[in-house]
Amino acid sequence: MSEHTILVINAGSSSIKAALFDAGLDVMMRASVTEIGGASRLEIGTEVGPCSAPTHQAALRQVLAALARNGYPLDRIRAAGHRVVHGGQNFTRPARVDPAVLAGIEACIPLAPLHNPHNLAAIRALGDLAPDLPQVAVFDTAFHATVPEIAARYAIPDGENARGIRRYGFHGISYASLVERLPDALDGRLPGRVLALHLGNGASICAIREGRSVATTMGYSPLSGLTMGTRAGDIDGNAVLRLAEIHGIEAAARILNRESGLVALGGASDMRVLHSRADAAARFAIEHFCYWAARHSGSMIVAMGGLDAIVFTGGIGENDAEARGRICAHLAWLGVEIDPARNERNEARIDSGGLPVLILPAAEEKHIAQQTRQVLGD
Ligand SMILES: Nc1ncnc2c1ncn2[C@@H]1O[C@H](COP(=O)(O)OP(=O)(O)O)[C@@H](O)[C@H]1O
Ligand SMILES: CC(=O)OP(=O)(O)O
Ligand SMILES: [Mg+2]
Repeated sequence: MSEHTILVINAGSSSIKAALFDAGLDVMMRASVTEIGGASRLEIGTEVGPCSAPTHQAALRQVLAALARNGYPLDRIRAAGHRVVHGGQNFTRPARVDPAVLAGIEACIPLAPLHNPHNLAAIRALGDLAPDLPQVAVFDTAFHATVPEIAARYAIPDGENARGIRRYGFHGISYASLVERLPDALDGRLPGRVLALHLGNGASICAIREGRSVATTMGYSPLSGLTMGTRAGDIDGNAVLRLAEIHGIEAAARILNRESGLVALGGASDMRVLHSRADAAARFAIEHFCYWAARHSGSMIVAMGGLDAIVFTGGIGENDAEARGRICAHLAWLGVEIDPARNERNEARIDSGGLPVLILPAAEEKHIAQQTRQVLGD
């Protein structure tokens, strides 16, 4: 522990992951609570066990207490960096947290109801516990600032566009860090057109051309695009209006964000649970997920004008051989061919020698630590 230690908090929709980084940006310790609100588990270093985390607040308390117990109390930390999912139009770069930044993050809550409240709560909780701790917000939307207008604009009236009803895109921290690390995984070169699939509880795909985002499947909020753990993915606007008419806006939002996706189709939001069952509903949910991931891949490949490499990341992307296999099978006509044994072993390279298909573990925390240090001028 030194005066350079950076604490990173990554509050996802179903997990809180924390990591401490030293001056050289190497990880000193990790702690996480996963499956918040369900069969929650606390992991610190190499130890894992069940824990009580019915809410994100409880999960954060568990994480901070575990770090303190292991010799990493908050008062020895230089700064904290946070993943903030929605930065709207105001934040295309990381920002040092101050009251105006907090207000800007709060203003984006309606756009990312499963994420921004937790991101904000984590920043405020740390601020209360350690008022002098510098905090930096790193935005998941920022990487997509390079998306051209034709891909970002909905075909709606100018006034509504000016109100901010636009496609933003998410998982940008994960994609930015993937771009930085990809050359090392591929003999030093960055392929021109990369199809990057971040498949976690939230799932999206990004078309990355020459290292920049040119299109992505999520839009105004992290609801659109792929079938997800609890989110519907793409759904017709009139169907949304009808749901709001029948159930009211709040209930419609709950249905689309929390009660849809895998949990609606298969009865569980967690891919591991679905795999452990053999019933028709669980199988259909998995197939739906893979089919739509492949369908949206087609759209992303068009946005890049072709395909030079595929990269899987996120909890499902990194660990789920069956999902990767199914998605790649849908893309076989493009020349995508994977080696089943390598795929089964979750190897870094899973193609059979043709078009590169890789697995790169998501490294959102390290990227946030880097950005935090840069913003503070360390
Ligand atoms: N070994 C595994 N096989 C299949 N799915 C897995 C495995 N490990 C994790 N997952 C899935 O990854 C998803 C969570 O991904 P993660 O990226 O950690 O979530 P978050 O979006 O909260 O950051 C869950 O659906 C989980 O079941
Ligand atoms: C943006 C998003 O969906 O994040 P997560 O995958 O952490 O839920
Ligand atoms: Mg995540």
